[in-house]
Amino acid sequence: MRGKFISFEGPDGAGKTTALNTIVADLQPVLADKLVVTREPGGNRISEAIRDIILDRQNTEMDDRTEALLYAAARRQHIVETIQPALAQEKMVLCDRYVDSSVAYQGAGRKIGTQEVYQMNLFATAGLLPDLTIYFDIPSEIGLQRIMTHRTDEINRLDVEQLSFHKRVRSSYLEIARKAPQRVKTIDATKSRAQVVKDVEAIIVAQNGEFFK
Ligand SMILES: Nc1ncnc2c1ncn2[C@@H]1O[C@H](COP(=O)(O)OP(=O)(O)OP(=O)(O)O)[C@@H](O)[C@H]1O
Ligand SMILES: Cc1cn([C@H]2C[C@H](O)[C@@H](COP(=O)(O)O)O2)c(=O)[nH]c1=O
Repeated sequence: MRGKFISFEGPDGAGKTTALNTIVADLQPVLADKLVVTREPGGNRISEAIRDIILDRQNTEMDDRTEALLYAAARRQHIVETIQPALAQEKMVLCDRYVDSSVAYQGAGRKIGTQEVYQMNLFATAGLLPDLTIYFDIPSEIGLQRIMTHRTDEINRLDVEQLSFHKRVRSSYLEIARKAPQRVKTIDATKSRAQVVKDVEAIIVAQNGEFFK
């Protein structure tokens, strides 16, 4: 048996990281070293270095396909160093963003094409998809408002894209969720922080009974 791979997805400011922090605090006492928490782009030295390049607001000259390739390169290293070893040890991996982010942001947001970006990522992932994806759905205006109001110190190169970019990202996520209802579970991320955590934990526990015996 392999472990469980769970990704958290959503537009900027949807509240994934906030919810994930509480969920980890809740699950850690139960799962202990069976729980692995990580993020994309990042999760290891090489991928974090790529993250710094991609998200640096000074890198305004970066080509859209270069950006897509860098995300995929960071992903490959993350899979090899973190995700695959954890799954082989039958752990539960909670990952803040994965390949759906590339399809939504580079495929739809940058208009490279969702199929092209997905196909390009097949090389990076060798077909590894999450067992479960929690999609945090939120209107783009609300997500961006949250970021601008609370997180001015961490605003990155993608956060500052136009509203139309973020709307394409959200539409693409909704399309992904519509096409893969078995894998992708949508939660209403406009609810309170406590309710969002409750909704996400209910899905994780319902689908992973073997971890909570
Ligand atoms: N349910 C919520 N209601 C209101 N504000 C929230 C909620 N969840 C998170 N926030 C606030 O919104 C901001 C963005 O949250 P967070 O960083 O968790 O989003 P995110 O989905 O991880 O965004 P990004 O992908 O851009 O990093 C934070 O300031 C956070 O405190
Ligand atoms: C994995 C991945 C991410 N992005 C974007 C989405 C966000 O704007 C940033 C990451 O920042 P976060 O605070 O960690 O959410 O990168 C992307 O465009 N494509 C991807 O594949």
